[in-house]
Amino acid sequence: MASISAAAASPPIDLKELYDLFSWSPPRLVLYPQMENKGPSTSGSTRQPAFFDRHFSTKLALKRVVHLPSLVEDIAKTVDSALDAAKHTLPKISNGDFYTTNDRRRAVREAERNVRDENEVRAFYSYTTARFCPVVASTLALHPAASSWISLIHWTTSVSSPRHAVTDAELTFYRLDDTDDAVRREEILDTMESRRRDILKGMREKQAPLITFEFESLSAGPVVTAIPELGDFEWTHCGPPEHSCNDPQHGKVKDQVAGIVPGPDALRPPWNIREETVQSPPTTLASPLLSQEQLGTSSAQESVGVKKRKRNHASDTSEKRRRKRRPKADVDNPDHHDVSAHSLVQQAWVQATKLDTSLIVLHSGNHELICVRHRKSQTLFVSNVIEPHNCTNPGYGKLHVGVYVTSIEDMFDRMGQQSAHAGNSGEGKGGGRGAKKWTTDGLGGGDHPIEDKLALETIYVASKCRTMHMYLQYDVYDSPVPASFIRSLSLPMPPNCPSSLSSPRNHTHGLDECITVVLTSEIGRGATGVALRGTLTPENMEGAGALDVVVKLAFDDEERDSLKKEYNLYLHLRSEGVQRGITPIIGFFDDDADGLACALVMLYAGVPISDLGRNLTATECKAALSTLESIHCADVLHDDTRPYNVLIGDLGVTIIDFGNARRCSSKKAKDKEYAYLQSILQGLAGESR
Ligand SMILES: Nc1ncnc2c1ncn2[C@@H]1O[C@H](COP(=O)(O)OP(=O)(O)OP(=O)(O)O)[C@@H](O)[C@H]1O
Repeated sequence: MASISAAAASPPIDLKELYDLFSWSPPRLVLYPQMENKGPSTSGSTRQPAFFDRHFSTKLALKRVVHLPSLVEDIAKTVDSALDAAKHTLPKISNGDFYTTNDRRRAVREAERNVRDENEVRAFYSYTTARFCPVVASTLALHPAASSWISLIHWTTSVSSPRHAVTDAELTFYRLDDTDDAVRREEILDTMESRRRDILKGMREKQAPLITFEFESLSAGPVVTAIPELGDFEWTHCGPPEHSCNDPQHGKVKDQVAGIVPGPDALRPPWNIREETVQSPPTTLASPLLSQEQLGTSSAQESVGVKKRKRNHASDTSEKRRRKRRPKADVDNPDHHDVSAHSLVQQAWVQATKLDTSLIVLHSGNHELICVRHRKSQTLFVSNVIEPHNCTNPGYGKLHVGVYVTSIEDMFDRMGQQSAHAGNSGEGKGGGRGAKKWTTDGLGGGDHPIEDKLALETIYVASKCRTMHMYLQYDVYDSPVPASFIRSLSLPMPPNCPSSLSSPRNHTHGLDECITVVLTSEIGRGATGVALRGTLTPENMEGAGALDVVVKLAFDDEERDSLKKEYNLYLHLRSEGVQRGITPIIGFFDDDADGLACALVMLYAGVPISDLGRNLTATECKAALSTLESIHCADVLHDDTRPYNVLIGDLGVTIIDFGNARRCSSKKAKDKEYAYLQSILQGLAGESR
C-alpha cells in the first residue's frame, strides 16, 4: 500500500501544531444568563436508578470508588510514548483532517460557551474536543505511517445502548460505508499488523465503543467533585440483593442482566493501579438506599402496565402546561431528579458495563473526572478532579488525546485475550433491537436514494394498518399489556408512490391489520409532548423486518392540537411532492381507551447535526438547504430551524419538527429562514474544510 505509507525513516515533521493542540484547553463555560437565578438543572437524563440498574447482579455492581491521583499523569505518558514511537512516520500536518491552531480557534469561537444544561455542555464538547482529538489519537495509536491525518474512530451521541440516551455519548469506530473517506480508512486498515487489524475490524463490526461519556450541567460541578471521596459503594437495588424481589416482571430484567459477561481486564493496562487495591474487594453486600415507595415503582404499579401510567401522565396537565413552550433546556420534568454523586456513578457504571468499556468520562463543563472500570475487583478508579479550562501540563488537548489512546491500548489488550470469544460484551447493539436501517423514497425520507424494497413494503403496510399496539420498555416502564391506539387521521399515499408499493404483493394488509411498536428510550421532550424511540413491526406480514421509529406522544388538548397540526403539515408537504429530507410518516393514532393521548409515528432519522462530533460535509449542507428550499416552495415556513431539528442518520439529512411550521408565501420570511439555516450549517461545516 505504497500510496498511503510515508517513508519510514524520513525526518520528523514539524510537531509545533501537535504541541499546540496538546497544550490547548477550552474556555471556561458560563451559565446562560437567564438560568442564573434558577436552581440546578434537572432536565437531563440522570435519574434515580432505572429499572434495569436496580436489578444489576451483585457480581456486576460497583463495590467501591478509589481515588487514583496518578491517572492523569499515566494518561499523558501514553501520548508521549506514542509520539516518540511515531514521530518519524507521521504525515504532514497539512495533509488530511488535522485541526490546526487556526481551525481550533475558529471552532472555539463559534461554539456556544453560554450553556443552559447538560445538552449544551455536551454540544460544546462535541463541537471542540470531540472534533480535535480523535484524528490525533487514531493516527498515533493505530496508523502512524499513513500518508494523511484521518481517523478510524469518532465521538458520537448516537449511543449503542440508549437507555439514558439524552446525555450519553461514546467514542467508537467508524462504520464501514461507501464514502470516499471509508475507502481511505480501509486502505489504512490494510497497513496495520494483521492481528490488530482483525481485532479492530471485529470491534467495528459489533459497533463496540471504546469510552463511555456521561454529561451533566454546569451546576453538577460539586457532584463531580464529590465522587473521588465516595469510597465503599452501596448499590441501589430494587430489593435487598440477598432476598431479591419476587415480582415476575422484574425477573425478565434480571435474566437480561444475568446475560452480561464482564470479560477480562487489561493484563498490562496503560494506567498504574496498585496491586492491593484490585485484589481484595470489600465483602459488604450492596443494600438498597431507596425503598420501592420512594422510587414510585411498586410491584402493583408495574403490573398495571402502560395504560395506567399513560393516564397518570395525561392527568397531570397542569405540570405539563407549566413546562410547555419553554426551550428544551428549561424543562422541569418531575420524573427527573437532581443528580447525586451516587446516582451519577451508578448510572455511568451500568452504562460502561453494558457497553463493556473500561474508561468512563464524567463531564460537567468546568469539572471532569476520568474513571477506569476495573471489572474483577468491581472498583471504579477515578482521577483528580480536572478543570478543563485550567488544564496545564498536560493541557486538555493532550489529556483527551491520551484518554482516547489509552482506550485503544486497553481495547487491544482485552480483545487480544479473548480473541476467540470477542463477541461477548453484554447486550445487543443498536437502538432498534436489531432493527434494519433502510432508506426510503416516494414516502418521504432523507436525501439518500431508495435501497430496500422490503423496507418500503413494510413502511407501506404499516402506513395502512388501523391499529397500533404500543409497549413501553425503558426505565421504570415495562408494560406487560400494550396500549391500543387507532388510526384517527387518514394517510394518503404520495402521488408518485411507486406502483409496486400501492399494491404490494404477498399480503393483504389493511384496515384490520395491526402494528406493534415497542418503545425503548425517551429521546426528547418539547411543546408537542414526548418523543420516544423504538421499533415497529407489522403483525402477520411475512418477512417483515423491524423499522426504527420515533413516536411523538401528546397527552392533552393543547399538545394534541399541536401534534395534529404537525401531522397535517407533513401531509401538505407530501401532497406538494416534498419528499427528500422529510421524515417518512407512518400515521397519526388516538388512544383507543380514553382518547386523551395521541401519537404521531415516523421513522427514526438520526442525531442532531450539533451532536455529530464531526464537521458537516458540503453534500450534507447542500442536502439540508435543498430540503428547506423545497419546503419553502410548498409555501411552508419551518420557523424552528435550530441544529436540534436537522438530523443525520441512515436516511441521510432530515429536517424534523414542524410543530411551529406555518403556511407562508412571504419571500422575505423564506429568505431570512434560508440565510439563518445557511449560517448554522456553515458554522458546523468548518469554513476551511
Ligand atoms: N424522526 C426523528 N428521528 C430522530 N429523532 C427525532 C425524530 N423526531 C424527533 N426526534 C428527537 O426528539 C426531539 C423532540 O422532537 P421535536 O423537536 O419534534 O419535538 P417538539 O415537541 O416539537 O420539541 P420542541 O418544543 O423543542 O420544538 C428532537 O429534538 C429530536 O432529538
